[in-house]
Amino acid sequence: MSERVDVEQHRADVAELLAELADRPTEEVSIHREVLGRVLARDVVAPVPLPRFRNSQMDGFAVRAADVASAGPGTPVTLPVAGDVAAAPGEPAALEPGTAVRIMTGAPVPAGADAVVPVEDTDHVTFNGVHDDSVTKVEVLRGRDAGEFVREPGSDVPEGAVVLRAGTVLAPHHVAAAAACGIARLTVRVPVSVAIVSTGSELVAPDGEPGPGQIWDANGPALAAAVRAAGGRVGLRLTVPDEPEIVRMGLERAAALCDVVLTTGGVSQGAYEVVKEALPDVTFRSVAMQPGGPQGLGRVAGKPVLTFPGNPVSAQVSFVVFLRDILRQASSLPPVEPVPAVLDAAVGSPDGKRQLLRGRWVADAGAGARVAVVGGPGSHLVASMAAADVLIDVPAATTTLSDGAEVTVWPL
Ligand SMILES: Nc1nc2c(c(=O)[nH]1)N[C@H]1C(S)=C(S)[C@@H](COP(=O)(O)OP(=O)(O)OC[C@H]3O[C@@H](n4cnc5c(N)ncnc54)[C@H](O)[C@@H]3O)O[C@H]1N2
Ligand code: MOO
Repeated sequence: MSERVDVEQHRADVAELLAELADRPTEEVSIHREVLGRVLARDVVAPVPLPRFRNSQMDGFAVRAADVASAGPGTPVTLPVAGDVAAAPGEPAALEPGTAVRIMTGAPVPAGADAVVPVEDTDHVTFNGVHDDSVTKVEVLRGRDAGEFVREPGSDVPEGAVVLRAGTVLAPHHVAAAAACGIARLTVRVPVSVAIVSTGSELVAPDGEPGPGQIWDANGPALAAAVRAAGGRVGLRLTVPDEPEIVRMGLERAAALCDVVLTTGGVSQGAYEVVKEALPDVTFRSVAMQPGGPQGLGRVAGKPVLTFPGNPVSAQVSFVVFLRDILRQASSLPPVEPVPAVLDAAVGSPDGKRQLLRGRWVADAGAGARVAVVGGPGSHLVASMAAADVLIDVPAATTTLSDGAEVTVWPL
């Protein structure tokens, strides 16, 4: 290793290398296509008030509240029925004082009417799906105040108000609001395209059959999932053997296709450290942390490259500590903030290395809650990591932490 740095130094250097990701371009996507999970780049402003026009909240009779004010048990008010308004195109005639019109939910409320009496509160009880133009009168059994069951224009959102904020991760209910406003296209961030290159002659795809000495590639799928969860896009995924020329070719292809290149493996002190060989211009260093000690950063064919260690826990922890928030920020997603927690049992830690132990919430998750260590510190313990909710951050100079000690944890 050419140099030894602390975690904050490496984080700062990675942030500087990836500063070019800060200003992501935007694109327009149709709400009829895949918008779920995309991040809105601009506020969406209501081009019209919602509801667009005064309409009825109930099936019933549109009236003037003053005309039915005296209606009550034993004192019904009888009104002639002047017509029928459905939720259909068109504008109804104005209501004459002293009359009612049958009205359906969502239908425009005639001018002159200021309340809707639900059909249940009349002698009709229900319209029962019957379209009956011959209704000529109604007995109103209960008075209504002006405004009751009338949905006013703009009562959901006024014209010009923000309906969806920039940074919203689009979900079905956001699509509903955009569609209801007549907005069919949304401006979203173009996700950062990340190439993930797993190195190692021992690797077989998870749906392949490993021979003697072979293992399934955990890092490729894990980092791809991590990239997507942080708002990025996986532009290329490669698994390359420990042959420097092939690694180099793979990295150049990755750089040509993607904004950022990530590699795993081939960066420690072994006889086949192919990433180091393939990237002579990259800075390889030892970061004083465990897992995730061996790291590299630099450029390949003009694109930023980060080289993570091959141990699967190390690769995932490296992503969380060095890349997750940068990708999230590039997608307008908020950072995942570390939170304070209380240790559930004493732990020891080697001097001089910041430890990121796998931890699990003991009771309720969140600031100040108790957290327990899951599994050991070994960087190959993928199943223990799968059982974890957080990384417990043990400072480099700390060698023991007692039961009840206050720690900082990074949510996974
Ligand atoms: N003599 C030394 N040996 C090691 C040191 C050291 O300082 N001196 N550092 C150790 C640390 S810490 C780590 S972390 C690893 C990093 O090794 P590499 O990044 O070079 O990774 P590999 O040797 O290629 O693989 C390590 C380990 O992980 C497995 N692996 C690799 N890729 C994958 C993958 N895609 N999916 C699942 N598992 C993977 C690989 O088979 C090895 O078991 O070096 C230590 N050694
Ligand atoms: O630093 Mo390594 O990443 O301990 O396994």
